[in-house]
Amino acid sequence: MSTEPAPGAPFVAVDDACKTYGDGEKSVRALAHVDLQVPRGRFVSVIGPSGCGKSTLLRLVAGLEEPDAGTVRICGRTPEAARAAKLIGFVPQVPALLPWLDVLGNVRVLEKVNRPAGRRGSRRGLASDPVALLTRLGLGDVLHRRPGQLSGGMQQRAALARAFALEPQVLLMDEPFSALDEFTRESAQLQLLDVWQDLRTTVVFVTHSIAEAVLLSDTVVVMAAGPGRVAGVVDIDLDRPRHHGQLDTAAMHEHEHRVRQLLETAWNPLEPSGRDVA
Ligand SMILES: Nc1ncnc2c1ncn2[C@@H]1O[C@H](COP(=O)(O)OP(=O)(O)OP(=O)(O)O)[C@@H](O)[C@H]1O
Repeated sequence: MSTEPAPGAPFVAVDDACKTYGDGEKSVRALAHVDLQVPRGRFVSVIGPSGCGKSTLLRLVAGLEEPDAGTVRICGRTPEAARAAKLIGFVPQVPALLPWLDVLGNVRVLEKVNRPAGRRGSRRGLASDPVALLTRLGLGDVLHRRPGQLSGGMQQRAALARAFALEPQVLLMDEPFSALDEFTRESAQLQLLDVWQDLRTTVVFVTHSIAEAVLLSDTVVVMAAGPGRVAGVVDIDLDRPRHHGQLDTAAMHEHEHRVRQLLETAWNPLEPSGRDVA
């Protein structure tokens, strides 16, 4: 069966999704009428205050939870069907590498087990070459080290390599760089951009960092809490490929400013926030 959605259809389509945890007075409206559309090959970040439902949204897209109302489609399929067809990749906050395998083994072992039979042998360039992929992510010198011998930043980049090597149609990342120091984080972002520029995987990336969201993304979706909803969307029309030189430019700061303004509105419960506009 084809893994392609109808021509022009988004690879990720969340329509009017609602999710409430618990009942009665203690219930939490984690998501209220959230829409999110991610076209093929786009890099979309989701940012918002703690508790606004970013991870819940990612879990719905990953098929790890179901919405109470509304629909989620990945490449035109239910998340469950998309998961079964191995169309979805996930990079969590804490990298889950196999401790008894070296870095290269961690990329290769899951590639053997997890790649859907129909897509074996059909890989494109960088994704078909784990050594090249790991080298582009700055891990060329540590291919044979085990995870316990790596820094946190190296472990997270190995997890990224593994996720890209599986060539998912949609790659979900839940704050993958949040535990890294500023300098390590910046270089990991640039390496991620370098690999993404080649592979153009459709990405949904959750972050707390405005600068990170702007640097990486084509679109930044800003969420508000209480209930979790989309407060606004900012398109990032900075040139690609993105590079280090853009970090301190007026255009970059202008986009950051627009995201920050929306976030300030999202944090202020007295400000009205329109219905979801993703
Ligand atoms: N399994 C659960 N049971 C009950 N409440 C939950 C559950 N998961 C999330 N929540 C609540 O739903 C709301 C949204 O949580 P979620 O983790 O999606 O937010 P978030 O934006 O990712 O937060 P953070 O930035 O702090 O990670 C929060 O109020 C949270 O406490």
